[in-house]
Amino acid sequence: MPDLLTAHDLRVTYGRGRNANEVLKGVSVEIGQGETLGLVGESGSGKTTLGRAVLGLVPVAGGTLTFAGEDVTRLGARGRRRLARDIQVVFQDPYTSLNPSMTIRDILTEPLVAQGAKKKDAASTVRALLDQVAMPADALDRYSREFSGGQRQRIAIARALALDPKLIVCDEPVSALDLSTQLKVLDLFIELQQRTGVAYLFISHDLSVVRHVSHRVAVMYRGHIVETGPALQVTDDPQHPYTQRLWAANLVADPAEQANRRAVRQSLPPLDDDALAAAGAT
Ligand SMILES: Nc1ncnc2c1ncn2[C@@H]1O[C@H](COP(=O)(O)OP(=O)(O)OP(=O)(O)O)[C@@H](O)[C@H]1O
Repeated sequence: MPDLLTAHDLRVTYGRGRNANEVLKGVSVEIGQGETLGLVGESGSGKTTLGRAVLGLVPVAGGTLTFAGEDVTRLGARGRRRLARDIQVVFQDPYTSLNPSMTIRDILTEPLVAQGAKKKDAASTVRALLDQVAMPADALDRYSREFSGGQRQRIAIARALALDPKLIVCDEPVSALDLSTQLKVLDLFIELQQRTGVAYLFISHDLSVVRHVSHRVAVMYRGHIVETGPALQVTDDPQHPYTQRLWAANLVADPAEQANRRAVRQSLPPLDDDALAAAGAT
């Protein structure tokens, strides 16, 4: 798959001077066209910050970030508008990400009109978008508060798809949903990718979730990518001590497998700074 997004030695720092906190410490990842890169790691490791950098929402302090062959840290106004169309986002919380005072029709029409479509021309696109995410057409004149979490996330996905993006940053998009709804929404992501060819940067703290949707997985720890590879390889046979810990801590449905992981978790040596440095995560 040809590369759509390439980050090389990417650095992002929050704050300045004595308060400076380097959160991305030289991150390199690639995402191919139509590919899903799962980004996994514990809270505070820098996953959202990488997503925000890809969306152009935080300044990049070093390294390069290329999207569709263009250096996105040096785009002019027209290039930034194109990027705002080509890269979309789906957030974790479907309860706050949809404007409660707008109907679903207005929520889906807004991005189309913002990119120059006439309101009456947008109507058929909006109906098709709702259909794509398996929501009934009578949802159009209702408000987001009238829907369940899973339905709201479907609406948020429809909004992200409105401009036919090349990449969607999915930031913990199923963590607020119950388990059976999670699975349905994950399957919707997969189905939409097969239909549209969109690529995903799929951020989650949950190895089972990224295993389900990703072609490849990158593991982030303290602002570094410590392991990357095919999804099944990284999630079933982790090599880095930090990924081994994530694997052993991951909840799985099968009680025997859960007991196996508990035993592995108890047998793992402490993950001190020396062990991490040896494994390349300083
Ligand atoms: N706007 C900000 N200003 C200052 N520090 C920030 C800001 N956003 C995040 N941070 C810090 O950067 C670090 C990485 O945060 P980030 O949200 O990228 O991690 P994460 O892996 O996505 O975590 P989570 O899963 O909890 O969202 C954290 O220490 C966080 O406190």
